[in-house]
Amino acid sequence: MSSLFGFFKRVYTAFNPPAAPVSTESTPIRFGILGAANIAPPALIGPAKNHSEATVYAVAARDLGKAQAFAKKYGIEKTYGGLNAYEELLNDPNIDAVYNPLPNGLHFEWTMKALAAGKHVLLEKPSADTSEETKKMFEFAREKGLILLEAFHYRFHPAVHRTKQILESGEIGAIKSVEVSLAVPKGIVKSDDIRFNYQLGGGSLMDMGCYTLNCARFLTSSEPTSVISTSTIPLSSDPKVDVGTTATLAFPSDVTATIICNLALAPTLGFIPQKPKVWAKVVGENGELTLYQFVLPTLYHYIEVSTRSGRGGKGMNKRTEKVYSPRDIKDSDKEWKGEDWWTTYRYQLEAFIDKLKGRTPAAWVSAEDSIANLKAIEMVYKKAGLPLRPASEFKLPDA
Ligand SMILES: NC(=O)C1=CN([C@@H]2O[C@H](COP(=O)(O)OP(=O)(O)OC[C@H]3O[C@@H](n4cnc5c(N)ncnc54)[C@H](OP(=O)(O)O)[C@@H]3O)[C@@H](O)[C@H]2O)C=CC1
Ligand SMILES: O=C1OC[C@@H](O)[C@H](O)[C@H]1O
Repeated sequence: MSSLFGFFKRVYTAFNPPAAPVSTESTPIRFGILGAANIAPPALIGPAKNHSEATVYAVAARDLGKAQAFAKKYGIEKTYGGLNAYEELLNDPNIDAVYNPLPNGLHFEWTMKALAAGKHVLLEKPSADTSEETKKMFEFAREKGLILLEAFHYRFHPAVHRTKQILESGEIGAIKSVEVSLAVPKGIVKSDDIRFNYQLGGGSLMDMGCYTLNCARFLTSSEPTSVISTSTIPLSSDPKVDVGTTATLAFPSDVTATIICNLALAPTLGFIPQKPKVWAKVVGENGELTLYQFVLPTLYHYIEVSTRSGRGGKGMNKRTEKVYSPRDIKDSDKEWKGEDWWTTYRYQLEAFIDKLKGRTPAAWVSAEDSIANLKAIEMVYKKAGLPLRPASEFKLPDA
């Protein structure tokens, strides 16, 4: 009963975080949002309300009415609307950092423009349509002395860190294989969604697959050397778009990783909706680990560890851990801030602000990591015989 109450309290508070008083000691970072995107409220607006050094100051949308309605709903002071709205937001001197939740195919252009305007950027995943664009963005950010972060929010949650800590402890032995799945039933992603639009950088590998590859690379601490096999489900109206992709990749030391992503799992027997499939499983020489629900661990997750025991290793020891706050991590060498109701996005914002303020964040996703993830996506698309998502035609005026 108490754990059921704990669940409801945690989930309720995650979606309704207490407002933090604005800091009087450290000037808050003022964000501007490019596009009234669906992901902006959970990924930035809610978390910022709970961060004393973050304020969402402005939103720009292609339609002024949409920008105004969004601003009113979320208590945002400044709106920009119309054809030049995004440019106008970038030229606003009151803005320190830009959140870019535009469709993938527009990430490169608007991140480059934001950096050119001297803004730090919190950039939605995947960074861009290609690894080359990703490299250019991070090089430009470095040149300008600005912070650019690909929003792989799950990487900031303590459950993910505990998972990595267990793997690094050697408890399950050397990693032999990994399976990472992120798949949702048909009907959740609507047919006109940006995820099904090739020109905008759509496809399941870009959308959910980018997490699965990121997670496989993170857990193995290595990069894929080749793609062994792929199988894709094409979108009937545009076969360049993968509704689902499964791929097995080779990693150094004979490690393999299978990734499964799907934007529309077909109903069983044609009418029974499938459950979402969200997990990371690791098989080691001495046991196995499953991190169930690695993308939104605040709602619910568990880490199940099974290790061989007894004579000849025939028995199995099994235990389960739940790590909702950094305090649940035993022997942590870091000082982490966080509460059990902090979402992955709240942890991510903490890290982003820490970085902007010159503090050391508890976790980070490096430029090299983001570039390597796009390279892995490209390797899978190439092996599957699908074209890479179209590179942007945008060039900085003096580039
Ligand atoms: N971190 C996470 O958990 C998640 C990340 N994402 C990522 O965030 C990004 C946005 O996803 P999501 O919020 O679901 O998408 P939405 O479709 O809700 O938002 C995309 C925004 O892009 C703007 N836009 C500009 N040009 C176009 C165009 N040609 N066609 C369509 N939209 C356009 C629209 O802004 P305007 O208001 O100006 O019309 C729209 O609000 C993607 O990169 C996605 O991968 C998505 C969901 C979860
Ligand atoms: O980033 C994301 O996270 C969760 C998924 O359901 C969604 O499609 C994706 O864009």
